[in-house]
Amino acid sequence: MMGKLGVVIVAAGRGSRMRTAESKQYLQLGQKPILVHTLQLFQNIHEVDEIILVVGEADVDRCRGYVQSYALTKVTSVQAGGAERQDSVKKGIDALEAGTEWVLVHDGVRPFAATEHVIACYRKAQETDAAVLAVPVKDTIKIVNEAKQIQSTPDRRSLWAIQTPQAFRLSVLREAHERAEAEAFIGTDDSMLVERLGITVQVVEGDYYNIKITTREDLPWAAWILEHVRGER
Ligand SMILES: Nc1ccn([C@@H]2O[C@H](COP(=O)(O)OP(=O)(O)OP(=O)(O)O)[C@@H](O)[C@H]2O)c(=O)n1
Ligand SMILES: C[C@](O)(CO)[C@H](O)COP(=O)(O)O
Repeated sequence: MMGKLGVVIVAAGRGSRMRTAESKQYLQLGQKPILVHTLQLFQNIHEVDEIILVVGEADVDRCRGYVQSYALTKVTSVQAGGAERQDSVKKGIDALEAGTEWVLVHDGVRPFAATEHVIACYRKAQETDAAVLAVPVKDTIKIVNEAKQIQSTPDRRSLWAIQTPQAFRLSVLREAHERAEAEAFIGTDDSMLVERLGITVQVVEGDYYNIKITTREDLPWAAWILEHVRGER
């Protein structure tokens, strides 16, 4: 029998770049908080067996309330997160049930991942142990020093903007986090930690609607995606 698929949704950040009193994952998008849209996306994916939700310590009760009121039956645990995103992911993977073989790590503030892309990422990880959703960058990207002088221009054909979900064999992700902790390495995504093990991470092409709601100008764009794109997925 195929091992179980767990999803870790990290939502323990403070959303400082959004500059709102309420952390961005709790802002209303249409009829529901952003985080609830994200949870419902994974709740509705047949392949998902279990969801671990990681939130700020002060928000655990509120989120347990969401689990009840939105009937998020796949959420088996609501955990308090850590200081860095990486710490929050670690707490999430530590809470996965025994028998879990695969894990998807996803940002609570990315409510628009397309189900077909989530599944494609999971299937690719089942072949390769590690896969992430991504899109080719559209801009020209420069390496710039602290004096704001351009140092070099990487070939755009090799540049991809990395998204979540990021899918891994759970044992690989656990080893990657243990190694990073032992070496006091902090990365901005989980793929970086797995790459440091010398394991090749496969990119799966997603789409540009899978935004990470980060700054204020993302909010009207998110409302537009909700109205015009989300329903078609
Ligand atoms: N200690 C942290 C930091 C971030 N996250 C989560 O990781 C995701 C991506 O992080 P980001 O967009 O940077 O969120 P924030 O850290 O909240 O934003 P900012 O950096 O602007 O403060 C978010 O769902 C966020 O809640 C987390 O679970 N634990
Ligand atoms: C994981 C991530 O969403 C991939 O793009 C991103 O690295 C998170 O970075 P943040 O600084 O926590 O927003």
